[in-house]
Amino acid sequence: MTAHAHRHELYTVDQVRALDRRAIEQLGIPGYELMQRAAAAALVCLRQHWPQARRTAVYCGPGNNGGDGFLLAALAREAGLHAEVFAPAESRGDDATRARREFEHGGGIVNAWNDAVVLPAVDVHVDALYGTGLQRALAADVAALVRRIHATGAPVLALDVPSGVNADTGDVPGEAVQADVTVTFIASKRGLYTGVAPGYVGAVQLESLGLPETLWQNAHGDAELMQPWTLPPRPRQSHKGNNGHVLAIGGDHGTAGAIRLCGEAALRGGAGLVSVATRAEHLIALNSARPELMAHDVNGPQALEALLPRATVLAVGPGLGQGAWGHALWLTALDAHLPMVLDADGLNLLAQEPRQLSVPAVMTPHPGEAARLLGCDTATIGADRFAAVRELARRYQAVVVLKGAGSLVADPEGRVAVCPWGNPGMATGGMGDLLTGIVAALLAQGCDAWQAATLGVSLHARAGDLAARHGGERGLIATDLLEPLRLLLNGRES
Ligand SMILES: NC(=O)C1=CN([C@@H]2O[C@H](COP(=O)(O)OP(=O)(O)OC[C@H]3O[C@@H](n4cnc5c(N)ncnc54)[C@H](O)[C@@H]3O)[C@@H](O)[C@H]2O)[C@@H](O)CC1
Ligand SMILES: [K+]
Repeated sequence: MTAHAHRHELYTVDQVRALDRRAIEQLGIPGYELMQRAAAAALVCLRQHWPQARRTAVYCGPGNNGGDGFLLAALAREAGLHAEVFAPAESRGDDATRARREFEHGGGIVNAWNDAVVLPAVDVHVDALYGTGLQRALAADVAALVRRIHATGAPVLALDVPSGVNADTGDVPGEAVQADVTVTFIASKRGLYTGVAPGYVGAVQLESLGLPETLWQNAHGDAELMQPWTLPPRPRQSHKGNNGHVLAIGGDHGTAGAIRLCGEAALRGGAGLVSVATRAEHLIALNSARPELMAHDVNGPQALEALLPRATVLAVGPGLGQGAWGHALWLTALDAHLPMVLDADGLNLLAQEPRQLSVPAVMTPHPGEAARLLGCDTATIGADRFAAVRELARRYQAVVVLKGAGSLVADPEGRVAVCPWGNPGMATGGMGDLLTGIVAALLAQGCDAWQAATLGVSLHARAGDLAARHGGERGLIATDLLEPLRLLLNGRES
């Protein structure tokens, strides 16, 4: 595996095809040779991950992904492995057909696939059914094959893309192969990192197939994979006034927890001061639980206005509600023209009463909120999260975080970053409130909206992973993230 500078870039399927064409036309490397290199890289990957494997079954689809599979099976046989091939359809295209013939000429047998076929006992299955060419849900017979593969319990190596996953969007419109490892060729496909796709890809390994660095020159991807980083150490002379003052607004009747979590995360995210504007009934509990928070009884817009002059950043939405109280505070907050993070009911109110945000703003919708903001359903968001997050950022002229596995961050110019961290233990109440507080704290410490959103998302997800590493995913709760968050923020953990 070569270390290329483009490794953090994520490409659309069209961009990957353009890179393939460039390799073929400009570098003069025939497509069939690329296929041979892909197969060789895949065999190395198989042996790295499963050094004891002796028996393998390779499932080859009709296109070039299937071609990769035939050549891998041929190489595996030459290397002394037992490799059986199953092909549900005829090969299409010159390279795939040639690859199939090469496998057969070497003595390999291509088994047809139908429901009566009994899959052999193998150490590893290799999925070469579909790659970047998949346009729609897997056909019923292929979906049945995929279920049978899973039922054997043996691990799966997917070539380029787990079949059934849309490499462009991360959507899985039907059945898909659940891979343990996906070895992906030439460039990272953006769809492998977001939405439901992370649940199918397993560990992703990128193989550049020995192509020279010049191939990627001026061929930038569509998105970038977030890299771990944090803020530099504080100057020794800093005082609390240098680190901003977050004012968290929310916590209607019955939702004290949301605003407390937001405020506490802003403190752990390094804000100099954190005030909370909330209902009077929450003050005693907030003060006793977290005395560092300055909790204020805010019964309406005037009380909020009195707090605004001291605030440098607003966090608007956790537990805000959509009633008269929440709506009045929301309007006052938006009119304050302070940098802000908008979340939860702050976003739901915006969906009902659209307006442009005139200040540096970060919006943090989950797919349900994103759907309300765009006036569509959540399935439409899931079908193309990249398009959804870009449209939100453009429409509201804000930096937008689209939450969910593989969170995306977009700015109004269309830049997108993808978060590779996080785990299903984080799908519990309060996690979003923490993110709001962290992003607000980073804005307060001088980050611009893009930095605050991308760093906030990455710290939040990595804190979740660290917390899950110690105690497991089930039963993980939002406050478990606060201590690891602090360690990560200070560069004490990686
Ligand atoms: N051309 C190149 O430069 C290289 C291509 N490579 C491999 O080629 C793959 C792409 O190959 P292809 O473009 O041939 O695409 P695929 O092999 O992914 O599949 C395309 C075929 O499937 C059909 N198809 C699409 N969706 C379907 C569905 N839902 N049900 C049934 N049939 C469907 C298409 O009509 C086409 O025949 C990559 O993922 C990679 O594995 C590698 O060999 C490396 C180099
Ligand atoms: K595949």
